[in-house]
Formats: sequence, structure tokens, C-alpha cells
Amino acid sequence: MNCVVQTEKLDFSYGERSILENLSIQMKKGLFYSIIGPNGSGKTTLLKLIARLLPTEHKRVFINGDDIDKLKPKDMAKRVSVVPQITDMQYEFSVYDIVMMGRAPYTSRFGKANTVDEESVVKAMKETGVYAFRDKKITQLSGGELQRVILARAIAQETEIMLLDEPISHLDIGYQYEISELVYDLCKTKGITVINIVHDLNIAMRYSDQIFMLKDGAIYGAGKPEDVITKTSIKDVYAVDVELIDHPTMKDKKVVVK
Ligand SMILES: Nc1ncnc2c1ncn2[C@@H]1O[C@H](COP(=O)(O)OP(=O)(O)OP(=O)(O)O)[C@@H](O)[C@H]1O
Repeated sequence: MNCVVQTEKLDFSYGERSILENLSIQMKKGLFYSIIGPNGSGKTTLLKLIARLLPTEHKRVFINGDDIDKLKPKDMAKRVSVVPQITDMQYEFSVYDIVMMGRAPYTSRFGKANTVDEESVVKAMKETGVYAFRDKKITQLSGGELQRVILARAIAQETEIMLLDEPISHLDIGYQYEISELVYDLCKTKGITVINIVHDLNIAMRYSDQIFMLKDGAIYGAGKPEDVITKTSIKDVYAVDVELIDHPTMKDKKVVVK
């Protein structure tokens, strides 16, 4: 099958507590996938399993048909970049150093960055609007600035798959749309497969080719945004009454809480 990312009857437990059960999903090249679902429904756990940040059994997660358990760390890093949820980063690295870390899979262990690496880093910093503070320490950045730096690092990594865990949660409304637009554009112009966890349903509606809606560690719905985000699904999954309203000039519907 022509899948870039595939999970096959994926289970995961934290100790005795089952988080994901029997999850089989398939994702195709160059599409933008959003993962939505309430707090605690297993979105981050799923993303971490695909990124190999949590252990799986053999033959549960595949990238281009290869069992990720069998891939060397560098191979994995050339294929998959991750924009994790922002946690405190207390390291005294500069913005430039952090973005350059995205080039690690392409340099030898003690190797120096070459011109290609430097160009890639500068381009990623400019795309995400962090070039102006490239020499600042990351401990001196706001949450939103740091979030864009981490995105720049993933862009500089130049992978075919990008996994993002709420990349816009700390951003102001301007950057929320700008960064969503940028990631969507990377997906469309470079054929990158994007898997993006997002809470804002209107953003998910606008910037997704396909959506997976999780409820209690299982897929509640999968498909096109307008087929997955409905009054009924939002009520069932989030226990919230919403209306889906046609916008006078935009083609995607808007979710409004009643
Ligand atoms: N390290 C851990 N140890 C034990 N339980 C965990 C751990 N990490 C997450 N969990 C639990 O697993 C469940 C799923 O968590 P996960 O982070 O995957 O959910 P999520 O859908 O991403 O939630 P949110 O929207 O709040 O980020 C939650 O109930 C959470 O408390």
C-alpha cells in the first residue's frame, strides 16, 4: 500500500492503564492530517509512538513500509521531524544553535556545518520570523517566539514527515494563522506529510486534508474536515453543543459554541 505512515493494531499503556487500543491508521504522502480530540484522548501518545519517542512492539508503526523499530536513529531523523509541546527549555543555547540542531542527521558526529546546512538554517529562521533574534539565548524568548524557533528547527531538518504537537498553542492570532499557513504551504509545495495536533476546530477545518478525531484512545471519526467535524461528533466527543455556520465569503464552515 502507498502509505507514508501506517499504524497496525497499535496498543499503548502507561503501566496498567490502557491509553490507545487497536489503532490502525494510514496516511498518504503530501497530505495535511490533523489530530483532534479532547484533553487526555491520546493524541500526544499517538504522535510520540509515530516519532518513536515511546516504545512499541515490533511491526506496529511503519514509515514508507519500514518498521520504525528497525530504523537507525539517523535514518529516523532524516525522515521524521517533531515539533513537541513547548516545555521549559533552560539551556543557554542561541536561537541559531537550536535551529542548527535540525541539521544533525546530515553532519558527522563532530562534523562542522557546511554552507548547505547554514543556508537551510537561515531560510528556516526567515520563514518562521525568528531571524531577527538569531543570536538571542532561547531562555530570553517568549513562549510564542520559542515555539517558532522549534518549528524552524524542524523545517531545517528537511524531512518528508513532520509531526507537530499543538504548534500554535502559544501564538497570538496573527502567528496562529501565519504558522498554520506556512506549515500547510510546506506540505503542498514540498510534498511533506504533516501530522498536526490542534485544538482549535476552526483552524483544523481550514488547514487539513484529513482529520482523525480521537475519543478515549480510539478513532471516533476519520476523513475530510466537513465529514468529521459535525454537530453530532462534537456533541459525542466533547459534550459541547455547537452550530456549524456558513461564512459569507469563506468556503469552510465555522464552528460556533451555542
Ligand atoms: N508519562 C505518563 N505517565 C502516565 N500517564 C500518562 C503519561 N503521559 C500521559 N498520560 C496519560 O495518558 C492519557 C493520554 O495522554 P495524551 O497526552 O496522549 O493526551 P492528549 O489527547 O494529547 O491530551 P491533551 O489534549 O491534554 O494534550 C492521559 O490521561 C494522560 O494523563
